[in-house]
Amino acid sequence: MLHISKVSKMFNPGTPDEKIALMNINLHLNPGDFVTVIGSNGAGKSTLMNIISGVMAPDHGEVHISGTAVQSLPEYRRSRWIGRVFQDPMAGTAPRMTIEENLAIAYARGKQRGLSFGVTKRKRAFFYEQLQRLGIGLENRLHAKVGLLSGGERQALSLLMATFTEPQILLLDEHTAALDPSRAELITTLTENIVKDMKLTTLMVTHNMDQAIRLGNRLIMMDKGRIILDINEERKKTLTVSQLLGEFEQISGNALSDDRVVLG
Ligand SMILES: Nc1ncnc2c1ncn2[C@@H]1O[C@H](COP(=O)(O)OP(=O)(O)OP(=O)(O)O)[C@@H](O)[C@H]1O
Repeated sequence: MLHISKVSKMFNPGTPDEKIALMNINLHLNPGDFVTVIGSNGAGKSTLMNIISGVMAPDHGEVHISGTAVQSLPEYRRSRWIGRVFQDPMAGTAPRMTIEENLAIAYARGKQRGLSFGVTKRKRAFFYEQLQRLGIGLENRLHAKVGLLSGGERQALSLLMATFTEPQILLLDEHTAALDPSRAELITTLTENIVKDMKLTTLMVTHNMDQAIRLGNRLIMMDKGRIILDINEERKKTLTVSQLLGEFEQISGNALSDDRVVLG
């Protein structure tokens, strides 16, 4: 499904600001894998997500999704194959447009031609049904401007929009980090349900250690541009936050330095 081989990325090479963001990353995800990603500040997590989604090119190495190199995918296919939700609730939606208009754009995404943002009766019924699945009443606010929604409501909508096209891979980039604990929990539950229902292959960056252990079937830990630990489902079942932090310290030689870490 997702195959990352020997990916490296350096910023500002040959200057005093030179930063190695990724060093020879290898990672393979099977269909339906839900992998949580944790790591220290500057470990390379966002860079990895940017390279997987094709918005940034690696210096070396390749990323393949379902056997096709991401860099060679035309834009329309990339947007269909890769769903992404960012930390900032403002990032995934158009605030001046209504919920319905935002959904119409997401619905048309990835269609090569015949783009139709118009909302037919049939589409409206479909949007209503999809919003209803979120269970937060957005189906009754189809004509509300998205800019008026709360952060949590916007993230729920972003999640729905990112998964409308049944992407080959779903990238969640700290998508609950900007929310208060109860809204974060709501979005986490929605994420679990959507990923499970649609059997999506998912990579989720999180600073919440408890969430990283609790969700998904695999956990990877990054430090200084490398994957330093890869924990399978079996081990994850009995893992505690303090064991996880202990492992990090043992392997990297330092305590996890993450200024946004949430222990659980
Ligand atoms: N556009 C850029 N230009 C220069 N350096 C960059 C750029 N983007 C990232 N870096 C550097 O690359 C390294 C990896 O950054 P990245 O944002 O991928 O880490 P991260 O694991 O997402 O960190 P955090 O958890 O702190 O957000 C860091 O040293 C960072 O300063």
